[in-house]
Amino acid sequence: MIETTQKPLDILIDKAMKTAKNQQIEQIISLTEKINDVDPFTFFDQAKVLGDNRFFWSSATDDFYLVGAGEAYTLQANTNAYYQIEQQWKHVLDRAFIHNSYRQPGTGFVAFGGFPFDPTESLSQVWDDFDGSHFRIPSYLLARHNGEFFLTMNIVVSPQDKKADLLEQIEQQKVILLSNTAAIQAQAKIAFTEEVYPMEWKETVKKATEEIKQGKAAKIVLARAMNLHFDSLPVIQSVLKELMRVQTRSFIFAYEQGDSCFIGATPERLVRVEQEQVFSACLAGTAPRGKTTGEDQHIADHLLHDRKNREEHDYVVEMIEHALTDACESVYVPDQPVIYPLKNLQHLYTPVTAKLKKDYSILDIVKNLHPTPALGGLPREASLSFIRSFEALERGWYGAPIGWFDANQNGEFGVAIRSGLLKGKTATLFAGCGVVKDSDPDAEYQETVMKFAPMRSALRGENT
Ligand SMILES: C=C(O[C@H]1C=CC=C(C(=O)O)[C@@H]1O)C(=O)O
Ligand SMILES: [Mg+2]
Repeated sequence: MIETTQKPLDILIDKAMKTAKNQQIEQIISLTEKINDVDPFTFFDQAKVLGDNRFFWSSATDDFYLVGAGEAYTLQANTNAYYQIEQQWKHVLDRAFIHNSYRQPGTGFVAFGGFPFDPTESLSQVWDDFDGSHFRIPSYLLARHNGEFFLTMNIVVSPQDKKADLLEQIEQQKVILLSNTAAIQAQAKIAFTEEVYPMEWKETVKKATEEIKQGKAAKIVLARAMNLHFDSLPVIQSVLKELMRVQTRSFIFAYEQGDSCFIGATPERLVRVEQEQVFSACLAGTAPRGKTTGEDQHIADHLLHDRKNREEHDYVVEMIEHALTDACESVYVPDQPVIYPLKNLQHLYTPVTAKLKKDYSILDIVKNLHPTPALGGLPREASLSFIRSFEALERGWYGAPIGWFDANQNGEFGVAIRSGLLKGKTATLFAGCGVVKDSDPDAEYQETVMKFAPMRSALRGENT
């Protein structure tokens, strides 16, 4: 056995430098280390030194989160996005010099990002920093998995680089990111709140019910927006911390692009893949929580049997079961939904399991599932056409897949609802409702009020 005292980082840099010089082209190295406990919110805050390109993700079901700092490599597409992103990923994965001795899903070489709700939507207003589909392989990735912490360094090595400089730069950046000390920053205050066209939105809901009664569609999901204006810039890590504390059964996410940050706490999993195991979920149908256990139970029982909510839900189940069959086998869907309780509302929920077919990937599933009738409607084209014609907002990344995938066929995507776009001193929040033939515009409006609440409270620093 040849003993070597060279550290993995030195070995990777040496190899990458040699190739970079030979081929006169940049190379990328990726090294994962197990590290001591790190506060994710401090890491997120410190990550500012590497640019306005941070991200955050925490699982709704596991002790797992990701925090990204800096950008080593970007996957980007405007058209044919699922295919393009997959191709770009394969390309960088084939060429990267990777050292990761830990097999935990989500550690190591990971891309995080999202797709727009509707790639044909032209974005001119709030979403101008979020044009198209975008995934980021961060310069540094903090992953926490079942109480263990991992740091992955993804470093670009160019033909001109000097090893000593690279090592010094990495050392300095690691010290900052892992410092575990952060200045306490006061949270911004909401100066005023502005609902965007609430009356017109109710009219659109009414119009949708009429089209549904005429048989043009079975279900159409309609969203509306609310703008919050702050007295100073909101402190993103404090909002994340608040969401993590209160929305314990949701995926917490943030994706920063320049001055804008898309942030939210969604209870809706689109799909999770662990090797060949696939998990999806149908989440549609909503009611408030009760003030007492008795009232809560009563509302839950009513929700489980309510015709209108069951109709909203059953369309989603039907579609997801069908859409999974392309990339999966052994699709299992329980007969009846159960209740998925959140802090201030409860949903009808049907979990779905399946097995990934050989040669398929998580992006194949995402492509087939999005948008489910929980966000688009049924039939897909008829509902999207109504949304495009009559919904008075730009959805951007709202209601679209957001998540990650790694180099070992693991990944997870949520549906980016209960979310908002922070831009300077303004936040634009989004909330939508599944409209079916028996929808009442006032009741749907009240449902959106409940759906805005988690983000409004977190932005106010309140426990609701
Ligand atoms: C469109 C949203 O929620 C969807 C997910 C769960 C329940 C829904 C509902 O009951 O209408 C919606 O389909 C949103 O929160 O913006
Ligand atoms: Mg609903």
